[in-house]
Amino acid sequence: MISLNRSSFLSNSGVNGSGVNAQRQRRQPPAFVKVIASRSNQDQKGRATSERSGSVLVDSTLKEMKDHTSSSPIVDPESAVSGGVKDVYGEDSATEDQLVTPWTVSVASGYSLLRDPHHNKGLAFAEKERDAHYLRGLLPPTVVSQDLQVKKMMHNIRQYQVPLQKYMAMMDLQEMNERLFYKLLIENVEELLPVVYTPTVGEACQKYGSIFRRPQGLFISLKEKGRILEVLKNWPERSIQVIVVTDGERILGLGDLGCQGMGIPVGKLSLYTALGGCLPVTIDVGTNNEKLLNDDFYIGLRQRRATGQEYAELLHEFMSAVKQIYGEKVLIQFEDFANHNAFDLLEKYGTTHLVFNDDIQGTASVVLAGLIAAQKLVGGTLADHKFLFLGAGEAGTGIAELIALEMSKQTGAPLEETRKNIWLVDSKGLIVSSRKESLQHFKKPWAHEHEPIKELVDAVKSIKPTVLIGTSGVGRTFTKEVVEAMAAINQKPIILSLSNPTSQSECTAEEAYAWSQGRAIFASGSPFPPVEYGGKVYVPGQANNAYIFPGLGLGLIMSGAIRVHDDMLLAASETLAAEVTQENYDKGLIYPPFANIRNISAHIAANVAAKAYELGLATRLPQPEDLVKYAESCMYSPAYRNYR
Ligand SMILES: O=C([O-])CC(=O)C(=O)O
Ligand SMILES: [Mg+2]
Repeated sequence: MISLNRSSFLSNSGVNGSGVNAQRQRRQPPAFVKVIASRSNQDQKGRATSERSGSVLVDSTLKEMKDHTSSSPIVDPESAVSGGVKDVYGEDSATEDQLVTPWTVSVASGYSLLRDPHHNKGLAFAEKERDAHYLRGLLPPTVVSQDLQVKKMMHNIRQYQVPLQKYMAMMDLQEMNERLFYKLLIENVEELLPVVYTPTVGEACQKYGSIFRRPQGLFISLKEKGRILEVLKNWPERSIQVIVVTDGERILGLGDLGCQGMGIPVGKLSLYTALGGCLPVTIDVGTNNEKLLNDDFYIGLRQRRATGQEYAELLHEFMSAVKQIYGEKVLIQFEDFANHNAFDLLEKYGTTHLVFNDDIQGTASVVLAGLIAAQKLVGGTLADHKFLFLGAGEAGTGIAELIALEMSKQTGAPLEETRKNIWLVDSKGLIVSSRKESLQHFKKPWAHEHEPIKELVDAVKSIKPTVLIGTSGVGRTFTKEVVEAMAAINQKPIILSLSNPTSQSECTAEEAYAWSQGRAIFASGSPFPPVEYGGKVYVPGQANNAYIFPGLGLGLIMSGAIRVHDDMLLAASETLAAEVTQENYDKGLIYPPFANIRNISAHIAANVAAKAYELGLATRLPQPEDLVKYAESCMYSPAYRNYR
């Protein structure tokens, strides 16, 4: 996971923690002094407003606050990094008019400082900080290091037997002490990824209504139609660089979870630890999930999904409001929309916004990376392979297209030709040309000449693929017969079982190894533990878009890219594949360990940014000389800052 200076405008400004401001707060109850927000003292345009009801702001307060921030006594070891980030994101995309908006900065000290997740350090507040910030008596006498806090939290989390309890403990920590949360995650990513991400996040979404405590993102429902701009302004951060948005209709392979899909944008953004200003959004247009509609604890609109024009209008209002408020360089990552909307939204907004669909493009990029890497294990090139997919939705057709593009790039053959090596099976069987008329548009390029085949196992026997990819969202569909058929055709069958969470995986790692007599090259979307088979230990890889989107996002943002291009996805794939070491290959792995994700992401970001420059899509000029170093310099350190 990477971290592009996650600190809010408040952290950058150094407003909080200034003893002077703390005194202001004392003199001037109520506890929060409100000032018009700016991202940091560096780009503060500081226009005062008292428009927002309840604001105690007066212009003179703002002026004094600004004076304090610019001469803040805080030693902020991140200020250099902030400066670097500001270079990237520096220009304020909003107009002057939009700056006269009701964002506020809450200046916390004492009790409220301990409840401010951006600045709270808990027992790690030093003696001098306790004096300067009115914390005396509010904390027990012990002062501990952040490292000890990490050790304690990991110890506590390991005590929980139930994954959902671990998830809740992590969410509580995020709300209590953001820096500690990210430090924990960065330092223990392999252990904690399954907690904050798939598979546990799937269960969290299913039970989100019951475990909901405090909002972690913005809920935009049909009730907000006509007022989305206003709603966006309710989010406390002014400077947003990445939005992950879902409408909850296809949460992992778990189906329609409506408003409770919020766990997904929250989980995705926790891996985006690089980007300051991350906004999780759930668009609530209702749900067709009867169970949720009848669940007392359901937190969303109790109606069936709006579709057609009503849906399109709400989404359009959202997309327009986002651009209006955050400018055209905010990255919008679509996540877990159902097929029909996912493709339409990407097509509709791909030419006007910086948008990217993680399920179509991110998954494609990560799978292509694994396939490129796999060539080292099986020999040959991509063009030597035949691919068969189970599942012809976002992930299936997205991966298929990127493989075809890469083959076309490698061999010079036209795309129409390279597509012919790729076959897809959907719920009706093999996609063949005789079905063309009735096919959805995204399936049509894959309708090749062949007699109809209903069953996957028969398709395997007839097509004789070297690579079998599961993107069906339906668990246990790679049966023993299917895997055995793959193993009968191939010395080293490549089997990717990508559906999430674990319950929806097309087969388990154990099944893949056992049914192929240990010959399969296997990776899955959700993690599986190592498997012992025939006296040998097999370590399955995790082909999850989590390898790609944080680096891709960083590359786009740091270059000021205005559009996402397929060549950027190819660059991300090639970069990820190049990160697989001989040691990894020796274990049969086609992905590098997730523990290296920050380093991997810096390289992906650099190559994506390089592509953006090459394609003329980058607006951050001049291009930094060393893009890897630049990407690293943009990354956030979760270490505490000094508030003296
Ligand atoms: O969230 C994940 O683990 C991967 C993904 O995008 C999905 O399954 O929809
Ligand atoms: Mg997804």
